[in-house]
Amino acid sequence: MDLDKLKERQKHMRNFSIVAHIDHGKSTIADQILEKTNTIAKRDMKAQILDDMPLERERGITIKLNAVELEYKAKDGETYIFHLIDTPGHVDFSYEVSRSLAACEGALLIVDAAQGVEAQTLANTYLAIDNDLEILPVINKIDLPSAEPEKVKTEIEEMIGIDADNAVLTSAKTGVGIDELIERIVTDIPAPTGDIDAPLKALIFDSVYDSYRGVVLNVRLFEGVVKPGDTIEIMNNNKKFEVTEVGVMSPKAVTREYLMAGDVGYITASIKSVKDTQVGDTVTLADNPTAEPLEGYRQSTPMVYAGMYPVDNSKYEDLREALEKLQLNDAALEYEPETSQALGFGFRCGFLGLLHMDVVQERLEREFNLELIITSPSVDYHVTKTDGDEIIVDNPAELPESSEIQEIQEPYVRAEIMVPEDFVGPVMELCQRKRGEFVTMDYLDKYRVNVIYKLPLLEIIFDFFDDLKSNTKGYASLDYEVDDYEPSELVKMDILLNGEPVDALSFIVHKDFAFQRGRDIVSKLKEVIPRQMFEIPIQAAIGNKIVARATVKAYRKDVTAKLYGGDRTRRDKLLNKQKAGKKRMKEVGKVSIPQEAFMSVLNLNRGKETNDNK
Ligand SMILES: Nc1nc2c(ncn2[C@@H]2O[C@H](COP(=O)(O)OP(=O)(O)OP(=O)(O)O)[C@@H](O)[C@H]2O)c(=O)[nH]1
Repeated sequence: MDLDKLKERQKHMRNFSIVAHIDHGKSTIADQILEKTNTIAKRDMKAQILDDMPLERERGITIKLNAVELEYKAKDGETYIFHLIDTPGHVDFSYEVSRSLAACEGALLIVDAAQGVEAQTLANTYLAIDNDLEILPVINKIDLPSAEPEKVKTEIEEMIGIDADNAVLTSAKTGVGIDELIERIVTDIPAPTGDIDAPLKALIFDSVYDSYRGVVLNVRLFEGVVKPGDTIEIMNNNKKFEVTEVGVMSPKAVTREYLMAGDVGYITASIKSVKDTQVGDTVTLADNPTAEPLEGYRQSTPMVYAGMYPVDNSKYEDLREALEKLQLNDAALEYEPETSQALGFGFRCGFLGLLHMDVVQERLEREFNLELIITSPSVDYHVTKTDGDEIIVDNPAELPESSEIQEIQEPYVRAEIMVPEDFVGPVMELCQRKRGEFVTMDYLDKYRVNVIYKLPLLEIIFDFFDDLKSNTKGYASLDYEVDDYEPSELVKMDILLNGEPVDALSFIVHKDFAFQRGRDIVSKLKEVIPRQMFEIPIQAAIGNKIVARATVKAYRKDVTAKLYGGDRTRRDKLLNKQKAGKKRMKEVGKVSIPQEAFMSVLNLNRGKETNDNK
């Protein structure tokens, strides 16, 4: 290989990512950049690629379009190679965002000209700053009548602390400013500089499982070169694989003879599971390794746990197979077998957060055609027993008797809530109510405040986000990360149906909230458990003490009886709702319990119902 030529090529590379708050125009801007350079729109890509594809084999790497290579002929007459790297958008995945950003030299910071800077903008921008990226501020949607670009510039300067004088003003809708934006990528974002001659040092910033090729690694090379036939080594686990293919997405997979320092592309090497090659790992060459791995590798660890059970017990093996397959593709998903007296055989699964849990559930149901009951999510507790044993409990049913517990510690998060000044009061009240400890509060500008609280993760995974939205007319935004574990006065609440405890309905709650929550859950269960031929007493108990009770009366009422008149749609809706509810019933003893019942701890407005109401 001609080193000078490679060096020349490297000088013409620009690796960047786009950070933005949801809806500020990230996808539309990316579309525009793709159109102007590659003359292909991202939204057309999927269709086009799938059309071109004789086999499903390419699916894995085309559906997740994480890094695209583009060529752009700039005003200086030179041709530049852009790598546009996509970042996942949700707070559950902030480590992945950080790794994607680490693959770049620069980031476009898109801010809506009418909305201004919001919490997620800040969180991701800080990640970009942490990764030493050059940040190019872009104020988008300047076509809107309510656009106030000058005000937004000031906000960017005051809230983020970067110079926004030269911010690019765009309208991704009309195309205004996009040409300038692309030129500014060339002039403002630095080229990568890694040593091409050094041993291979590459960052895995994403990986996707593909049933034909095995794991496809999305990598950014910092030093060296990699080509098919090389034996690569994953530095954090010393596993070795022979490279079968390297290439870039442009936007289809295009194979290359090699990838070099500065490149962003993919490697395949017959790797069987994404667990072997987690995001953040460093790849090097087995026979000529780099001295040190790249910094900051972190195993992705679940924060939220729940039981997953097949509605039909005979589907247990199917569920195991599905989880196995899903895990090949999802390094953060953990599972192990568990049994419940009420639900039979299932799995305890660990997730990054509730969104991740929803994604996994949806994939299991859609892609593997399973019907599942999911028990209410729990966090993991560090329990010290009176005999000195320390155990980790992520299933409320497994919490030891209170007489055996010396101390329970629960995870706390540091939550940043950004709100307009008028809502600071309600936000603080809410946090206080959720056992929050006030940390600090900063005025970001004249009207916006960043309120920081330390809150138990347990309270956040319940209804916090919904409450926050409704207490602030939707204005607040939330970002959080786990901080540490602290001792807490927690108790286990058992739920008895028909006098029998149902282990899958147990939950852990702070003692100050126990009575209220016991009452809430009992009345919620009374609503969701259908009437049957006999009365069903529902009780909430802490140890031997019953704290709340209710009774589901006998008989099944005709749900449509109370609907007068001929409103068909309403009647059909109700019947469908009842049908859908029926699908997810689990017989426990003599009682049929619907899926909703297991989620009632998640309080009363989360989940499918809220989606329906949208
Ligand atoms: N008026 C106007 N609307 C825009 C502009 N750019 C994007 N939009 C619209 O804003 C909405 C959100 O744009 P997206 O590009 O999907 O935003 P995003 O940040 O990618 O959003 P997520 O994918 O949800 O994170 C869409 O309805 C766009 O059509 C713009 O410059 N002007």
